[in-house]
Amino acid sequence: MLIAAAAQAGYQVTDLGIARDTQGDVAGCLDSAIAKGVDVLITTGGVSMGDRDWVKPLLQAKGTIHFGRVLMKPGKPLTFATLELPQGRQMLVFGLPGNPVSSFVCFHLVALPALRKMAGWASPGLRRVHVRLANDIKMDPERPEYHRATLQYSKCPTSVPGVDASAYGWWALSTGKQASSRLLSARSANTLLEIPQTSGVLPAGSTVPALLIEDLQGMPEPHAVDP
Ligand SMILES: Nc1nc2c(c(=O)[nH]1)N[C@H]1C(S)=C(S)[C@@H](COP(=O)(O)OP(=O)(O)OC[C@H]3O[C@@H](n4cnc5c(N)ncnc54)[C@H](O)[C@@H]3O)O[C@H]1N2
Ligand code: MOO
Repeated sequence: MLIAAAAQAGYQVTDLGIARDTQGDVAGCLDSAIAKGVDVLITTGGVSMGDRDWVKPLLQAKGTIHFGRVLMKPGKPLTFATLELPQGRQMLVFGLPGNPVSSFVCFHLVALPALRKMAGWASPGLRRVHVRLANDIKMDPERPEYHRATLQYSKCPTSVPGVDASAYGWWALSTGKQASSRLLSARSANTLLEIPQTSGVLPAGSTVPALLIEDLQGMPEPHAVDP
């Protein structure tokens, strides 16, 4: 999934394979990334608090960790480090959390803008727009959340009190349960809604900031929703 996302964005990808949960295997992968001369290393998993999570200790030993924990959902153990290499080279390392959705979200939010910056983009951040919620969204008092949703320009696809059902607008439909192991929550997602860290529910019809993660040419056709 990450290889496809990076390749689709136009970057040349080298797959270093799967490292086993041993210090030696993870160190071997890092050595091979260095030997292959990659500019950016992206890892998934092995970055949290477990006794076999070797990514952070290795990066600590070989380079500089700039951050290793982020107040965000998903993506709490997201890690970023740099390694200084011979001949003045520097390698960036993004240690993405292993849960599939966490790695998907962190890739788009953090790794992709860095790749774009290195490729010379003047504004490498994800494009932010403001859209209306087609569903209620429960907020998390512990962490701000990047809620996966499908954005479409259409009549309101759900029944929202007070909304003119015949008027067109930009509507965000939630992809459903947002567990970071549930890859289905990323299916058809073309945006990450920025949901604030607080208790309660954001009601359907609210306007929220949304970061685009897809070309909107691929947005779904407006469709009728079952009553
Ligand atoms: N004591 C604590 N434990 C955990 C915390 C915490 O704050 N304190 N945070 C939790 C959160 S949140 C996350 S997210 C996870 C992330 O842990 P890791 O990044 O170390 O991920 P793993 O446990 O190694 O892997 C999770 C899951 O993902 C699978 N995986 C990994 N890479 C891939 C891949 N490329 N393709 C498919 N699947 C992949 C891996 O097999 C595991 O099933 O930490 C919590 N714990
Ligand atoms: O922060 Mo973890 O990425 O929710 O599952």
